[in-house]
Amino acid sequence: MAVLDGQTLAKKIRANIKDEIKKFVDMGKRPPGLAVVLVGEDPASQLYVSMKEKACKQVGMYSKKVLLPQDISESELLDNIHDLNEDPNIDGILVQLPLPRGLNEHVINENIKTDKDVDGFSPVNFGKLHLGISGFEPCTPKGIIRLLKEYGIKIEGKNAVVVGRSNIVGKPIAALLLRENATVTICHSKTENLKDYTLRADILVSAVGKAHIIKSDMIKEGAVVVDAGTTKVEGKLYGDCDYENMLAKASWITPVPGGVGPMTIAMLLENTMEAYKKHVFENINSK
Ligand SMILES: NC(=O)C1=CN([C@@H]2O[C@H](COP(=O)(O)OP(=O)(O)OC[C@H]3O[C@@H](n4cnc5c(N)ncnc54)[C@H](OP(=O)(O)O)[C@@H]3O)[C@@H](O)[C@H]2O)C=CC1
Ligand SMILES: Nc1nc(=O)c2c([nH]1)NC[C@@H]1CN(c3ccc(C(=O)N[C@@H](CCC(=O)O)C(=O)O)cc3)C=[N+]21
Repeated sequence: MAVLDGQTLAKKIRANIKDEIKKFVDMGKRPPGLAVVLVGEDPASQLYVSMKEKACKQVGMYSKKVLLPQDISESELLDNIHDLNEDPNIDGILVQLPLPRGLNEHVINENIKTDKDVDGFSPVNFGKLHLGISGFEPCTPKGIIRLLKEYGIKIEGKNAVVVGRSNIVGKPIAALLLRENATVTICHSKTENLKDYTLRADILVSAVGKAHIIKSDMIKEGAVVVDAGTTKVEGKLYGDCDYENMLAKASWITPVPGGVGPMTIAMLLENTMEAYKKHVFENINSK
């Protein structure tokens, strides 16, 4: 077995972005800007948002945190999004999910300008992903593919099994694995006999959010295991996969923490850089 070290790769990517930003700022350009919108006071979301803010600062990006009350109306939230759409110092907008009950994330994502949608959740970018047209790719799936490629893991022709079908991870990672010519199966809570599927996986991607739901007897000898799940139980962070007991069986495996999570944040910075370059050098500002 060997570890897919997302922490180290993410550090390398962040260092490159930092150098690039310094070059642009030395040329007299403004720094790239990311706005992170947090509605309500969910502690897990607060932690993620502060991690994103810290990552921005560390590479020299401008980061704008927009904190809004739990009981905000949809139209007030949309007013905030529209202001950010028009803000010339903002290249990327991320609305932290999940949103409080009563707010429809689809309506919100629809209103983020396509060229600032660094999460890749707006209908245009999500559609482009499935059509095979270049656009912003969701950060977690993009990070997973980058990590597999960094370690020279072949995707083409492999049986890839994705557990979870959310719009954040499951669906878009399935689309990206398909684009890389894997044979893709998507499992979810209504899948019967999950183990029958996971046992066939050459590449297993799990994004469920239930601690150690995937046990070592559910994977094939030599499988590549990518664990996107993060669940906190009494302050300790668990992945979906029983990492310790899988180590001997998997050929490659991502740890939690230190695997997929840091790659997500690195890809968020990378997507923001991409947006910035379009805004500053190509003057592209779509609706
Ligand atoms: N590391 C990172 O960067 C990121 C980590 N995450 C983590 O990934 C996990 C999943 O997040 P997210 O995709 O947003 O979560 P969701 O809750 O939106 O989706 C969970 C998925 O798991 C499926 N599921 C639930 N129970 C089972 C089961 N017993 N067997 C098989 N499938 C099941 C659900 O099926 P159904 O559709 O039928 O309900 C659903 O599709 C969380 O732990 C989250 O914290 C998320 C984003 C980024
Ligand atoms: N609009 C939106 N975009 C997101 O990308 C998004 C979101 N909403 N909502 C929630 C999920 C979750 N998510 C994580 C990002 C980083 C880590 C991460 O870096 N985790 C560390 C551990 C952190 C800890 O100690 O808790 C690690 O795995 O090493 C985890 C989870 C992004 N998400």
